[in-house]
Amino acid sequence: LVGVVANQRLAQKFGDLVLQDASRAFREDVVAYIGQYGSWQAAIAQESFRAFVTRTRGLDGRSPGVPGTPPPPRMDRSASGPPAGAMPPPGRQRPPFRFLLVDPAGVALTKSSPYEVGDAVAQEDRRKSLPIVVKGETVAYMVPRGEVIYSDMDRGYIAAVRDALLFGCIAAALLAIGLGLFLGTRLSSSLRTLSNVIEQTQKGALGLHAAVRSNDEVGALARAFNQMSSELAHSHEKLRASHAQIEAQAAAMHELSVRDSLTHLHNRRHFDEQAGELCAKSRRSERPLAVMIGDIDHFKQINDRFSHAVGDAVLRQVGEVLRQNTRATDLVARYGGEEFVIAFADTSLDQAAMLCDKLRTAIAAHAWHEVHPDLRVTISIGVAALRRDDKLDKVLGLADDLLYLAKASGRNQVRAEVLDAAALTDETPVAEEAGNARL
Ligand SMILES: Nc1nc2c(ncn2[C@@H]2O[C@H](COP(=O)(O)OP(=O)(O)OP(=O)(O)O)[C@@H](O)[C@H]2O)c(=O)[nH]1
Repeated sequence: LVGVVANQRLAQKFGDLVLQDASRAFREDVVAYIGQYGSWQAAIAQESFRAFVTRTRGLDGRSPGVPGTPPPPRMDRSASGPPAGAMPPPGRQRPPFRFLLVDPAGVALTKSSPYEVGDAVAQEDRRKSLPIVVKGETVAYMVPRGEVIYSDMDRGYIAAVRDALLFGCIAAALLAIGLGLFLGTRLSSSLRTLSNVIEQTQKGALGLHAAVRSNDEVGALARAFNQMSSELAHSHEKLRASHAQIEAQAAAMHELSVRDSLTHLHNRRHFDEQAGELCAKSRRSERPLAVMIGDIDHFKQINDRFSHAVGDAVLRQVGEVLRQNTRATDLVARYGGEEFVIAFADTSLDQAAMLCDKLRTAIAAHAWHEVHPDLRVTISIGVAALRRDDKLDKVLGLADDLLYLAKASGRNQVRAEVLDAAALTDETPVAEEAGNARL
């Protein structure tokens, strides 16, 4: 498109130059002609314009613009020739235009189809006329007629310029295509890199950076993304740390809520929850489960005789003995006051009774003299086993009854259930059942 427009402009400009050149020559001839004879009419009476031009310019009688003279081909106007617009040496050039000469009143002074000398020239044709001034007075108007006719040299010039233009256009188009392809490929590669990184970030990979180093819009986009990615990773790391801290705090709080603050054994609420689940599990799997309740003997006296602080120390150390002498799968808790409970998972009544006796012995043999030289501590224990359809309350109640039996039988002993629990009723004094218990 640029080539077509430039070509048209070139042809137009060239035509304008040719017209200017021819106009100048024609005007000079008319001015000289009228200047010599005073007026056109006086001049024409003396000598024809063509004869004048032939004489003065040395042309072959077919003067530029002379009516009826076909425009001959133009000759070379190279740098060695006359200045542009001036007439060339005789025989070398004929301007390609013919001119109609019109007097100031609009009457044709020369013949030029469709006008004869003396015809009134149409307003439309006169619109293109150029004034011819002699001694400050407009003596006539010249109207260019016909189309520009180029010389071989002109055509050569135009063809050369057109070729150069075509070459320039093709080269520019090829350059534009090449540059477009290069930039397009570079752009799409940068965008692909960036979109890959964004996709991976979307899938959860944090802290990724897009390796786009260009300084264009994509480079700016990549730098903004990298910045955002770093900030996101940093925020995520902070969030993760804070989440871990909250989780640790929640775990610590949960631990506090399920622990007894004095002995650090589990508390009663936690025991009830967990032992309830153990019971359900045991029933489902038909595996044995035993529960013991232990109560420190004459603990009130310990408090009263040795102080409350010694009483607390006794509770702590009894708890420690229980912890050290049980398995991780046993659920050990302080049930309240000086009372302790243990749920023995996967343990028969006989095994539990033996374990409890071991605990009883360990507590009695503990180095209580280190707390106070006169201190002696023993524990009484009741043990019961879970039976089909029993719930935790039932088995705990039975163990408690057996504990009461152990206390009643002289303390520092273990009582394990051997009879159907139905035999132990509220009305039946437990001590009377002592003979039905063993250990
Ligand atoms: N030091 C201390 N004493 C406690 C704590 N909890 C309960 N006690 C005391 O434990 C004592 C329990 O006394 P009792 O229920 O009469 O039983 P006992 O003196 O152990 O007598 P028997 O169980 O019959 O051997 C009470 O005096 C309570 O005040 C505690 O956390 N620390």
